[in-house]
Amino acid sequence: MHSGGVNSIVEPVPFTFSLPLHQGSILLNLERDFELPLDIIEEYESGRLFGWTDYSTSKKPPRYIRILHNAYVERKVRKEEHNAACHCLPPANGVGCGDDCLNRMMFIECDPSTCPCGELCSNQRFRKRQFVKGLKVYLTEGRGWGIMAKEFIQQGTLITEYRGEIISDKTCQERIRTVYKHQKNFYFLDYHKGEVIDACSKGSEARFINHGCDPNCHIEKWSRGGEFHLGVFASKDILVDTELFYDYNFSLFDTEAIGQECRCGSSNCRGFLGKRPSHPRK
Ligand SMILES: C[S@@+](CC[C@H](N)C(=O)[O-])C[C@H]1O[C@@H](n2cnc3c(N)ncnc32)[C@H](O)[C@@H]1O
Repeated sequence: MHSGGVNSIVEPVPFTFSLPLHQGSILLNLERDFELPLDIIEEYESGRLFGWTDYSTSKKPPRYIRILHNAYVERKVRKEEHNAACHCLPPANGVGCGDDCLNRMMFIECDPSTCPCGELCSNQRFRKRQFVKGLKVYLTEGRGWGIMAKEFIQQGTLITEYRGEIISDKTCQERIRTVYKHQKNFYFLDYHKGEVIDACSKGSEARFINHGCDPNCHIEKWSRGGEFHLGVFASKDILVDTELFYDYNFSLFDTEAIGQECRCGSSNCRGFLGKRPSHPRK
């Protein structure tokens, strides 16, 4: 088991919002109330907003733009023409579309407009954003920032979605050669057929999950409405204050990150990240 060497005590901080003056006058003129952007509300309600500052070290995790949907940089979002409806029967009580749901078995999320179980369908986790709320970004020992469970997570649970910019392999390689030339950390995940999720500047908290050789999580690719959603799922029961890891070997886009020294700390550690490097790195 990996337990995160917790070195931070994070206290809730007083939380205030201030609005730029010109924004205030625009709202006054329109007679509209000020509303926080959705992503800030989600962060605030889940308590995660308070977890960003590590007062014991006065360091903050690297900044990035938190997005609620993948950003398709080089093409339009694909829309599915025909949504495959499953053959589940609406349950008399409880929820529908369990383990025997045809869609679920094929890693397809049911569509609310066609699913026979309607609102009782339990196979719409990405759409309904049924993610784990109790996650914290923390400074690990030797792996940079990582994610720790602040609540018990049962095996099979969808923890979070790996989001970012969807770009082609070619653009990714180009970014690696140019904008990310001096980067130490890589935030890429294979998306689908020649495309990559780049979470370097935009993404979700999943970007902070480190590689582990004996992981407690894995990535699953689910299809919904014409596009894919990459979810981080619990491969086993995960106790509170345990760091989350998945094995980059299966999902890391093939970059220079391969061959980075691994410091996951597990007894079966392979010693490097991703695939074995074909030539020794400097
Ligand atoms: C997707 S990022 C993970 C978050 C990152 N630790 C951070 O501070 O932002 C992947 C990078 O984290 C570091 N990393 C991830 N797993 C590691 C491990 N097991 N040992 C050492 N470094 C690791 C590597 O620099 C890798 O390129």
